[in-house]
Amino acid sequence: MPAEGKMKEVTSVVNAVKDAKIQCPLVGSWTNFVTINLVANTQLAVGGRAAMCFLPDEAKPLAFVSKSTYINVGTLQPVALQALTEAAKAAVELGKPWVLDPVAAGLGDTRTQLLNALKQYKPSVIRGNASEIIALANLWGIQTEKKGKVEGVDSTDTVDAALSSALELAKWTGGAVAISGETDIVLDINNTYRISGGSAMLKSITGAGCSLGGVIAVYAGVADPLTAALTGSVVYKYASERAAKKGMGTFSFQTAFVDNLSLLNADEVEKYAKSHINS
Ligand SMILES: Nc1ncnc2c1ncn2[C@@H]1O[C@H](COP(=O)(O)OP(=O)(O)O)[C@@H](O)[C@H]1O
Ligand SMILES: Cc1ncsc1CCOP(=O)(O)O
Ligand SMILES: [Mg+2]
Repeated sequence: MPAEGKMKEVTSVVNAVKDAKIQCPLVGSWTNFVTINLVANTQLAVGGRAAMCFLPDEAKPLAFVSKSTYINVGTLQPVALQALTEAAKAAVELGKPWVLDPVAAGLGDTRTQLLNALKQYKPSVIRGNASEIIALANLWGIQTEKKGKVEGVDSTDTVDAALSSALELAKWTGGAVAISGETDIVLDINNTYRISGGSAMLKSITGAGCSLGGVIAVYAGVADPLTAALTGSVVYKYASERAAKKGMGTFSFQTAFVDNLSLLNADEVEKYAKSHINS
């Protein structure tokens, strides 16, 4: 896509980056206890406000005060089936966007039962690694070809192998789907974008994917689902690339990465988006 052909998308991304900092949307998050702190801190870094909950009775009131909801199924506790289902239901009933990260989709009966219960609520954005996107499409029965293998929380598939699954998921939800990897793919039923760049050091910290979902939920509080997913992808590539330095250790990288997310400069994001969003 020539530079002028993607100006609309670049402008939408830059506006979302600015609007999150101006509007500071509250995002209610239901996420795992491995990466919960990184999720909250990255949400704050890009301008959002974070609130993490666990209990079923908090689902409705949290959705009510939030601009969007983030649901991540990483570490499920006994109350998760009820709590996360009610959180998705509340978001939909209130007409607010919600983002799903189907971590380790396919692992165990509880996770499968929960993800199946969430299907009817059609997430505004689904964000997962390639194997999770494939596994979710299989689990939801919207893709007949059985393929893909999630190893714990890790992907064993290429982003391109998940493209058709992502498209089927987008047809079901009517929303956006983001497949993360060396090059991300962000799509809805009408548009497909590839976002290049970033740093492979994101693979060396836990929660890069989880926090990307949480940040997409911040942008979903100020922009449409496709723009939100695209903006999350671009700022993760941009901030991780700036953070990584030869020879640096993984925890210093995590700190530098969150710092760079908090210091996003709209002009620089614009320049980066122009050269890293491809169709
Ligand atoms: N090899 C890579 N090079 C650059 N960025 C990467 C690479 N692998 C993953 N990423 C980035 O890391 C973040 C998390 O993606 P991923 O590792 O696929 O998710 P998960 O942690 O859920 O498995 C995304 O922003 C993605 O673009
Ligand atoms: C290690 C781990 N185990 C259960 S959830 C989780 C975090 C996964 O985070 P991410 O998918 O962002 O790497
Ligand atoms: Mg993940």
